[in-house]
Amino acid sequence: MRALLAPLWARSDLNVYMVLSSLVIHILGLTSTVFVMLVYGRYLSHGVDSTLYTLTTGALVGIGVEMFLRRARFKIASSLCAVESRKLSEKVSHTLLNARSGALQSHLNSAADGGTTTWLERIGQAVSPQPVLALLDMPFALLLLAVLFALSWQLALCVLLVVVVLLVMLGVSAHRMKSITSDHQTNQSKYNVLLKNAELTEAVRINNAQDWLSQRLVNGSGESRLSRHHLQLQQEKMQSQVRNATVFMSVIVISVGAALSVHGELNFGVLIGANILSARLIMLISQPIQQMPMWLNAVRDFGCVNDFLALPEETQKGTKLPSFKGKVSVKQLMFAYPNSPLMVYENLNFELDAGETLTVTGSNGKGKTTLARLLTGLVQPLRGSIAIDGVELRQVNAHWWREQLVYLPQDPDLLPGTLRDNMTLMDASLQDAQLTEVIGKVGLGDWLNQHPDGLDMEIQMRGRNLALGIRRRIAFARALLSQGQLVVIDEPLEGLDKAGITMMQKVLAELAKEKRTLIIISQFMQPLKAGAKFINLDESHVMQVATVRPSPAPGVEKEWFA
Ligand SMILES: Nc1ncnc2c1ncn2[C@@H]1O[C@H](COP(=O)(O)OP(=O)(O)OP(=O)(O)O)[C@@H](O)[C@H]1O
Repeated sequence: MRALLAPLWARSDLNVYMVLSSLVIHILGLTSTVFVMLVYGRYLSHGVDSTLYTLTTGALVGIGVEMFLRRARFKIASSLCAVESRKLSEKVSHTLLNARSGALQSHLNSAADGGTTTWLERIGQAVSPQPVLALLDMPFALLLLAVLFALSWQLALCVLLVVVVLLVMLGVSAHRMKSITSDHQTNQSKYNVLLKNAELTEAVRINNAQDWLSQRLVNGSGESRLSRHHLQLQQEKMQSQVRNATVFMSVIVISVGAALSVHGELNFGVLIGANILSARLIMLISQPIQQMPMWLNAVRDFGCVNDFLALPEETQKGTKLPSFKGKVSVKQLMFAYPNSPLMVYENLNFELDAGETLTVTGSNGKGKTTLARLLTGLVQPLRGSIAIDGVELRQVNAHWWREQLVYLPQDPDLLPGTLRDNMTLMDASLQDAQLTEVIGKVGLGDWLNQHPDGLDMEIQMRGRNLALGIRRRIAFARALLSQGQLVVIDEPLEGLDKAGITMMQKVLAELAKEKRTLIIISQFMQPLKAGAKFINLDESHVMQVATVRPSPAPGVEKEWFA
């Protein structure tokens, strides 16, 4: 809750102003009550017109100043809320960009309720000027109550009674509203997931899944509509409780006040003034309570955001070795994905000297890609160690480590921006000539020349609108630019045509010749060259120890892609 009110105490100078201006606003809010009382007490009893002019002018000035102060206070609250919301978005962006990839992915996958965008949006609705000011105004109801007591303790007691009953009713309704809101959010998220599935246009059509999906969409939208309907009914119920209480209270105040007037215990002007005050008081109290479900959701969303912000970050402060020679050692490596009952490795061991080549093979799901992700530091081992040149990878600066890698993922993504942007992510000083050279090296020279925009071509849809072979070659070219000493290639042949395979073989052979350490991951591939180390992840039944052995036959470098 404190976090939700952060805008109010974000700046000590401004929050003093906010509280003081609120006090003045509520004192000025008494203008209409005082005006009515004075008009009745002075003008109506003596009939002097100038009194009426003076009172009217005074009331208008009071109301005008109140309006001005309200506007100024709203503007300040609005800018304070904007600052807080920007700070929070920046923290979330920082975590999105710097949290450990594995932890981040599993957190986002398990986020039942929409994820960061939805959390921020809902927090943004709660931490906005109107609800924050309504909360700030609430305690001033006590001021109005005190004034009411000063005017007439009998009327004040009546008002207090109605307010207590209203508070109880609104509390019960708000509690019910909370569960209705939560049901609605669940239904809405399920429906959104279904709509996302419907966006898999080709999969839907090719599998004739229209009827299957349409039925679910109808059900999902029905449930979502129904829960929204319940939500609206509950909102209307709370609003009508406030409306009815206001009318009811007015009737009680006027009845009791009239009785008191008849007995000469109350002036008629006071009666009308008290009526105005009590309506104002109900508004002050009911506004924040009606917003309670929104606050409760925002409190829960803040909890989600705080859990998210607590995700471990990649080590940016870790060691940067003066140079990386290329030695990699994996000992007793144990790994399972978070929330997964399956152990990918229990005890994986291998050692590579600088310039050595390791081929990793195994059937689907045996953990080949996972090994690449562990070596690149995208996920962390549960137990055991990965060391580079004798230093534990977990102690190494993540930024620096990525510069030591030439990593081609199995299914690479490109980022939004131009092709040039994508190629110069690691090193902005790279010149176009260097980019075109490496693009030529991966066999995309003609493709680039034929494109009217060349390096300025915009990459859209994470590069998914490009042919897989083209996307992988671009990603390979991008990786080669890092000049890293450790080369990790996940499924080098995937998506490549014959010329592409020849290119891949040639580039890998060159990298091997340059004494880079190579880890080639593939289901089908033979070892890159005779004598290269070789792990078959299928060979160990329980994944206890993956074997490392010399390649099966000499001279296979000529056949590795056959
Ligand atoms: N993000 C993830 N969360 C949970 N489990 C995962 C995740 N990624 C992979 N797995 C599981 O880890 C195991 C190893 O997956 P991995 O992708 O490393 O296998 P692979 O050998 O590369 O498979 P393929 O040959 O199909 O590419 C599989 O059981 C897979 O279901």
